[in-house]
Order: sequence, then structure tokens, then C-alpha cells
Amino acid sequence: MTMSGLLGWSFIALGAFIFRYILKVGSRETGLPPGPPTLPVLGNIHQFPTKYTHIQFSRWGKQFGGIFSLKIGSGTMVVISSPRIVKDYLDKRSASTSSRPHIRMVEMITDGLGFAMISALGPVWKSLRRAIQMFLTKEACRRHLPIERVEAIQLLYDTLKQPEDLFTHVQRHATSLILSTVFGVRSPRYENSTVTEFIDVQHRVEAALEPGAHPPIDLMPILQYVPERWASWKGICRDIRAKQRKLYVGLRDKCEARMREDRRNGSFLETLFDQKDALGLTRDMIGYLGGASLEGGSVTAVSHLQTFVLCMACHPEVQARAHMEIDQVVGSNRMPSLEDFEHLPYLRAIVKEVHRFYPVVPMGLPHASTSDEMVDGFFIPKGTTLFMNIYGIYHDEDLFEDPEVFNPDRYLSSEFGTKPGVDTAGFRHDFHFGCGRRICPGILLGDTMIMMNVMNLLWAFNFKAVDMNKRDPHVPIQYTDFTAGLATGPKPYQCDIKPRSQERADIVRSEFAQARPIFSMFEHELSPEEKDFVAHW
Ligand code: HEM
Repeated sequence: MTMSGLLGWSFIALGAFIFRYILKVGSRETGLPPGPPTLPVLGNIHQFPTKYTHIQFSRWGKQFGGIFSLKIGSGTMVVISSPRIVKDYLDKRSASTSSRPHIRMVEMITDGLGFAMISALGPVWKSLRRAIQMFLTKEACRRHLPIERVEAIQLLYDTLKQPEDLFTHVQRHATSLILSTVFGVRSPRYENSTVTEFIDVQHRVEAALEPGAHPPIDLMPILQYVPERWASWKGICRDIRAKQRKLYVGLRDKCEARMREDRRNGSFLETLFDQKDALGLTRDMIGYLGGASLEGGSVTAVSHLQTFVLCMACHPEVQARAHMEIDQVVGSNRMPSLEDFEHLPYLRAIVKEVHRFYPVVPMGLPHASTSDEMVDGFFIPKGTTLFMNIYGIYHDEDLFEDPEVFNPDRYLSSEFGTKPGVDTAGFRHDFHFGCGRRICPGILLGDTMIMMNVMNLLWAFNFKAVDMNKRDPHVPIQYTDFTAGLATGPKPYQCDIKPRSQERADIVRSEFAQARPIFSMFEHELSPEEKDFVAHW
């Protein structure tokens, strides 16, 4: 054969090899869990939902089983919707399933400081997690109780004065509570710039990070080289980064200034500054750790409470039963206290049912595997992105009777709300808080905020559905009544809210007036407008 002939054959052989390689990209490797059919190169990208990902994941879960896989280019994603596999794999083998995937967008937004979202399992994550847990222990949560209690009273007082703004009152309440305990500054009104700035940034982050909302840059890294004019996500990240940094760094600096001037008020950031060297933290890490607490603690409780009110307004029969129970235990001449909760089984069932009906983080946060594992006879390679499909578990009709119906009774007739005959060996009460080593560190604080507010709101008010997103209030609540995103909550709605009696309204006003000394500990930096608001509200 001549030299040119040899070269020609070599090129043909190389071309065939590359072609075969390209055809293999995107195809499901043998041994992976089943899933929807793939296309060469793309894998399942063309079928990936751009919003309400958990709804499609739940449909695929029913079609392909409690564990299924998706191919995104050469990357692999595994979705688990079976409580037994969550327990056997994500919980029991959490040393190899609790890292986080590389999320370039979060890295760009947070300069690599997005602890909850991108910290891989390792020494940095360990010290950040140890630090945040100091703020969330049983003892620390006991210390937060006084401000937690009075912020909950302000939620009642605000609702009494402006019932039509319940939605924003709940947001103010939770954000102000976490701002006070973490950064040492409270927000007496919603219009306060810190609350509105935070909520705005947070909504942008959640929308940007919903899987499917932007091209899969992490699973197809070549996409990061697409010029900005065709890659809108780059500008979005830059914009969010600037806003978020200004907020967290500003709050951190205010706390530092207060410490310098000897005006401490026991906030979490003070502890972090005091133990900065022992914990190995930089000033930027401290600011972003405060930010992580704010993100984790406020948005989640807000969403649960807004869903709770929506369910009460749309289910008058449930509300009437809850009113009856709280009246028998608490009566009308005092406000509920935390100790009452254990005597209110129906209210406890309502709280669980709200978590089940629409979990705040429907697919949890993504995990990443750090070693090859066999799971239920399938091969899960190292580097797989793992999702625990919380919504899919809670809405599986093989596990729950009429899962689309809001029905707290299911938690009175069985421990986990499951239908008769279901094997509950893999169940636990806190699926909605995630799994393995990454399980939410704020369970205690989150639970207390929810218990306190659910009791208070039911004790004080009647909620009646009038106009749910401009649709007939009698139509059952749908998933489209909720926002899309990694963390979700109901879209704004209006409901008619009335105090249950004059006596209860008077108790709320009197408790609010007595709360002033506790509020004032966190009001060092109020603007003149806020001072004026506090004086006249
Ligand atoms: C209703 C209340 C809450 C719900 C439903 C909730 C839910 C979750 C979920 C599903 C995760 C992901 C877990 C995983 O990756 O498997 C998570 C993580 C996290 N949550 Fe919560 N959460 C709540 C309250 C809180 C509170 C009050 C805080 C703190 C102030 C908090 C701070 C965090 C942090 C820092 C992480 C990341 C942990 C890590 O990556 O190691 N959360 N939460």
C-alpha cells in the first residue's frame, strides 16, 4: 500500500473510532438503573423538564421504578423515589453519597462559598457544618426562644392589622427572626430593605438553579465556553453575585462594627468571630455562613406556613376540627405555648400532612457519589448526581391513599400516614429534611418555628378561601398553584382572615405591647423611617 493510501485508511479508522465514541456519549451504560430512552450525544437532555422537575421525576419514578437514571451528555443522574433505597443507599452509605455535584452557577454566584449547595464532603465542609451546628443545637435553640416567641406574636399582630398582607407578614417574620439570631439585626417591617433585598435575591437563585432552567453546564462542561450573548445564565449569575455579596458582606460588617463598639446582642456571627481561628474561618466564610443560615432557615419555614394557611383556607372542615382541638386544650384567655403542642394530636397531623402535601424542597438538594456502588442490583458509578425524590415518595399512590388529597387524618390512623399493608421499614418522619450526612442541620429550629406559628395562627384566626390565584377556590389545590424552583412555595393568594374573637385580638395586642424590650435588643441600626414605624405601629 502507498503512503497516501495508508494515511487515507488511518483517517477512516480514526473517523470511525471518533464516530463510535460520539454515538456512545449520551447512551445509558450497561448496569445503570433503567430510565427513558436516550439519544446519541444528548442522552435525555431533550426530555428534561424546564420546570416542576419533581412532577416529571415522579412520573418517571412510577414508570421505571424506585430508582431510575438519566443521561445528560456523558454525565449520569440517578433519582431515588423508594423509601427503602433511600435508607439502604443514601442514609446507610452516606459516606459515599453525601458530597455535592459541581454546580458552576453556584460557584460563580458565591465565589465558591456556597456551603450548603456546593461544598464537597471534606475538611472545609466539616468545619462549616460544625460551625453552623453551634447555632442549631438544643441549647442554642432554647436561647433563641424569647425572640422567636415575640416575632411570632408580631406575625399575629401584623395579620390582625393588615390581614390582606398575610403573605408578606410571614416572609417578614421568618426573615427577621433569622436575621436577629444570626446577624443580630431585626426587621420590624417588610418594606425594610434587608428583607426585600434578601427575598428578591433568593427568588432569583432558586429560579436559576432549578434543574432544567438552564443548559446542563456541569454535565456538559463544554457549554461554559459558549459566548455570553448566547449564554444568558452567565449574566444572571453575575447579577445575583453582586446583589448577594452586598447583602451578606454588609450584614457581617454591621455585626463586626457592633462588636467593636461593645454592643453585642448574642448573635451567631459574634460566636463565629470569637472562634474564627479555632474554626478556621475567613471573614468571607463568616458572612456566607450567615447567609446560608438565612437561606436555609427563612425561605423553608415561610413556604411551609404559606402552604399551611392555603390548606386551612381550602379545607374548612379540617380547620374547624383544629379549632375545636386547640380550644379544648388552650381555651380563649391565653395564647398557646410550645408545651401545648404535645397535647394537640390533630395539629401535629396537620403539620406532617403539609410537609407531605407539598414538601418545601421537593427533590432535596443534589448529592454526588464519591465511589462506585452496587444498589439493588444496579451499578452507580462514582461522580453520579443523586436526587432523593421527596415529592415522588410522598405522592406515590402505592404508599399513600389518594396522595393528591390534603388529609391530615392519614397521620392519625398510621404512624407515617401510609395506607394499610405498606411496609414502613424504610420510613422516617423527616424525609422532607433530606438524607445522609447532608440532612438539614436546622430541623429543631425549623420544627419549633412551624409548631409555634401553626398553633398561634389557628388559635387567633379564621381563614376563608376567596380568590386563589384568580380561580375558583373550590377547585382542589394543584401543583401549578406553587412556584417552580429547587425550593418552592405557594404563589401569592388572597384569603379572608378574621380574628376568632375580640378577646383573642385583645390578647394579641397586649402581648405585642409587652414584647418591646426583647425587640429593642435587635434594633440598634434602625433607619429613621423604621424608628418612626416602630413608634406608631
Ligand atoms: C421547614 C424547615 C426546613 C426544611 C423543610 C428544610 C429542608 C432542607 C433540605 C431538604 C435540605 C437538603 C438536605 C440534603 O442535601 O439531603 C436542607 C439542607 C440545609 N438546611 Fe434546611 N430545612 C429547613 C429549615 C432549616 C433551618 C431553620 C436552617 C438553619 C437556620 C436550615 C439550614 C440548612 C443548611 C445549612 C443546609 C445544608 C446542609 C449541608 O449541605 O450540609 N434549614 N434543608
